[in-house]
Amino acid sequence: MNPNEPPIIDFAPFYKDSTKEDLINQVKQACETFGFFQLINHAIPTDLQDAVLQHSKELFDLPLETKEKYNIATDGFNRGYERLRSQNFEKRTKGDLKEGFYLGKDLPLDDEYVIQRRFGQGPNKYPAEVPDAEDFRRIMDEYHDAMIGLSVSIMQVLARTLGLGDDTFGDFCDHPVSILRLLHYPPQEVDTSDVERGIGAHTDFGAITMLLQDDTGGLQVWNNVSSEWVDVTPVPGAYVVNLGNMMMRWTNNRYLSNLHRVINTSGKERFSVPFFFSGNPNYTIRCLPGCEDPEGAKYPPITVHEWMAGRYADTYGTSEGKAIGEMREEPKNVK
Ligand SMILES: O=C(O)CCC(=O)C(=O)O
Ligand SMILES: [Fe+2]
Repeated sequence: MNPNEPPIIDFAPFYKDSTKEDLINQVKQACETFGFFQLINHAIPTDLQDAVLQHSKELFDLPLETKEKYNIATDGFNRGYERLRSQNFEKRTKGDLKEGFYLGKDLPLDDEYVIQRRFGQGPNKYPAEVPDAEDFRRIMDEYHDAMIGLSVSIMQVLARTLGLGDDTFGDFCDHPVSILRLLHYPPQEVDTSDVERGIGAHTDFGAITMLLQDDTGGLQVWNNVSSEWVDVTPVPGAYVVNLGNMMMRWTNNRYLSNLHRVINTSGKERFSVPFFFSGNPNYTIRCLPGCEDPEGAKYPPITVHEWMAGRYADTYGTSEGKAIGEMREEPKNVK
């Protein structure tokens, strides 16, 4: 593995070690330098991960017209299918070479937050045509709940890295916007243009993203020190954890929400499942105690709802094929 890659961090001490000092130091360093790390021994069962990837594969194997029945654009809940090339982060090709399917916490229409049209809150679309529709639903819901649990644990560690108490992000973690995104990247053609992307360079909007990737490879993150794109080499069962834009706002840029992209030159299909944890829509993100500069905070306070809805509107307008991510300027010296 390239020494310039994000570090691999063992999460086992979170469950066993009362001080967790070493874990906290490693996470802190990764947040300051990369905004990315890989997490192992995190308590999400491997067979649950495998089942999610298997169901995802079976979903994308369905005919296009079946998947289109669940298109994300049919309602405003940000759930369902986004077709190939519907997203275009770098705007240098006819679109990113991937298709996706969004699932969140399955909320009824009479849920208070759904009635209030809070960002990302609503019912799921569950495809009926997958080989085992009942199991698809059960596995996705179970995985979603397990990922909320892991998100809350990681948020506690992040609070500790900033010298704050475990419950600092407690209100943020209540009734969160949390989105599971099943992704399928077909293999890139060998003679394709050199600006072909599975997903173009972007940063994520929320607090943290926890990505499960298969063994294909192709995810890259920008290394600010060596000024190069570095691979995030797949580690079986690990989560690639990265900080979203909210973490930069909270920490007044002490922590990095870093650029990443996918280029699938493997000649194989690639499957990945990011889980985006973006918090309670009514929570206000403001500079955390101890992160101010002498002149104060760089960013004004903003609610999760305003932030998320605003980022979507800025990047995608109201068109279909929305996704959680944000285009920033391409860093200098990018090949
Ligand atoms: O599939 C991946 O490895 C990355 C996906 C991603 O960055 C995103 O969905 O925001
Ligand atoms: Fe991303």
